[in-house]
Amino acid sequence: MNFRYASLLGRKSNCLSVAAKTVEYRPLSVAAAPQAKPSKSSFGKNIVLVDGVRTPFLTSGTSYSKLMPHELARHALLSLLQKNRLDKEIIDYIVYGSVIQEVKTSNIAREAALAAGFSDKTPAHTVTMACISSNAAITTGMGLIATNTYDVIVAGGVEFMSDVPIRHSRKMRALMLKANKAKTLGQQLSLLSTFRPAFLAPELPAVAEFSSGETMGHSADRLASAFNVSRSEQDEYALRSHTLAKQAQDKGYFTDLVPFKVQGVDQVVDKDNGIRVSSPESLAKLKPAFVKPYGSITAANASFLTDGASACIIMTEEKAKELGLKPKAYLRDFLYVSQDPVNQLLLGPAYGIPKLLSKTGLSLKDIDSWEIHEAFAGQIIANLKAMDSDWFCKTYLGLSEKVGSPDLNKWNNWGGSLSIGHPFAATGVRLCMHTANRLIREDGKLGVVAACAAGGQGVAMLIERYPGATAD
Ligand SMILES: CC(=O)SCCNC(=O)CCNC(=O)[C@H](O)C(C)(C)COP(=O)(O)OP(=O)(O)OC[C@H]1O[C@@H](n2cnc3c(N)ncnc32)[C@H](O)[C@@H]1OP(=O)(O)O
Repeated sequence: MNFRYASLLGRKSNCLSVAAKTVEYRPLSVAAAPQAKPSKSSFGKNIVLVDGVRTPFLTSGTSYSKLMPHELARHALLSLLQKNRLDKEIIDYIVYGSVIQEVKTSNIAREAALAAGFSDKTPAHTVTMACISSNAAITTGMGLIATNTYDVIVAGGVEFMSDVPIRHSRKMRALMLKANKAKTLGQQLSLLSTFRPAFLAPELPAVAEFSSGETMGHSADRLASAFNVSRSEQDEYALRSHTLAKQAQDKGYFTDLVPFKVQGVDQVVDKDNGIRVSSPESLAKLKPAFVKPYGSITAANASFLTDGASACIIMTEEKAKELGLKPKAYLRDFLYVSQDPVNQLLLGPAYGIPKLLSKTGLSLKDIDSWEIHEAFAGQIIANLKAMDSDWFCKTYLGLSEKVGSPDLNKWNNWGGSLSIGHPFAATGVRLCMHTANRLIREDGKLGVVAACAAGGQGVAMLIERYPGATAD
């Protein structure tokens, strides 16, 4: 199948102009032998990604819905040890991400590690950085290794959208706290008289920006509109994502996925369940999900609410050799970016990728594998247009000219968050593992992971295939 990717055709946006370009897409093609410049570590020592795993990513409200988040995380952590036949005693430290926290397990890193049977002598802490939380877990681990604090780190993340905390209203909470302290019947009755039925309206959580109150979907719709990304371009990109994910799933490329026998569910969960290849006609019929009635973001060209967990193990190359382990990749470099969370909320890749390339002395053509988080199809296309715009790159990145457009034949070749799913804090490890495994299968050398996150933040990471690595 050939995809003719039209999003970079020379349409004039109201805020930027984009060069005319049509890119032929050859799914799952094997790249030519890598010619990229050799890379080196910025950390004074080589840090390797030995392996990583994830639970199948499931649409929220499906087979995981009766679990608690630490149980999902437990499965990822335990499977990581089992798959790699690792002795739990070798793990020095655990860093784990979570965005929407279960209040009972606020340090979910520790609770999941204890539940998974890690040594109780292994410290663990939880990080949160919205959709890049497990990237933050990995890079926190890299920092601990680089500073010689520890040698062996487990990093990962979990998100559980099937059961999010729904709170009483502030007024109801205040009343309940006061009632808890009331000592006499008189005090209790006096408090009761202040109760109003309106207090019972719950506070429902939203996938929204705290500082502006705007949902991610609404912001993505504005971003798509600012970059003149049409509805059909978004649907075409979404279809590409689902088609490629289905192909990769059918070919057994998702070797990071560890099947899960969920208690109370008859069948073993062994596949991501959000991958759905539709026709362009059925996609075109869907109504806008956020900006109604004229928005362009729908349920099919947005990432969906997902349950899932991931975990990976990183260490010094020296330690991996000592333990006789076969790493997948070197973790070469990373950086974070942040900008205005109102108008530039989801442009993390457009800011992070050029900065990473400049920091590492690489150019777009040196990269054999791009794994970029797909929050929304419109957001991805806006990021591509931004990087291919002289105006954007001069105005916002301070460059003398545009960065250009990455080779889309090397872009998210196994689908992405739109199709595989996006359990917020688990996605970063999935991106790193797909990069590492794609570099192996596609015979590449260097891969870039990039993602946007709530708060207007973003990450970019450089990964290099480890010599002799296998994609199992
Ligand atoms: C940096 C960041 O990553 S920010 C975080 C980004 N992610 C988000 O913010 C999450 C955004 N997503 C969401 O909030 C939700 O998934 C929504 C609001 C878009 C959609 O939620 P829902 O309405 O519950 O979706 P639902 O699964 O019911 O789908 C709605 C309709 O679209 C249809 N649909 C969904 N996906 C597809 C598809 N791939 N192909 C065809 N039809 C589809 C469904 O069948 C359904 O049709 P129906 O109404 O006829 O039954």
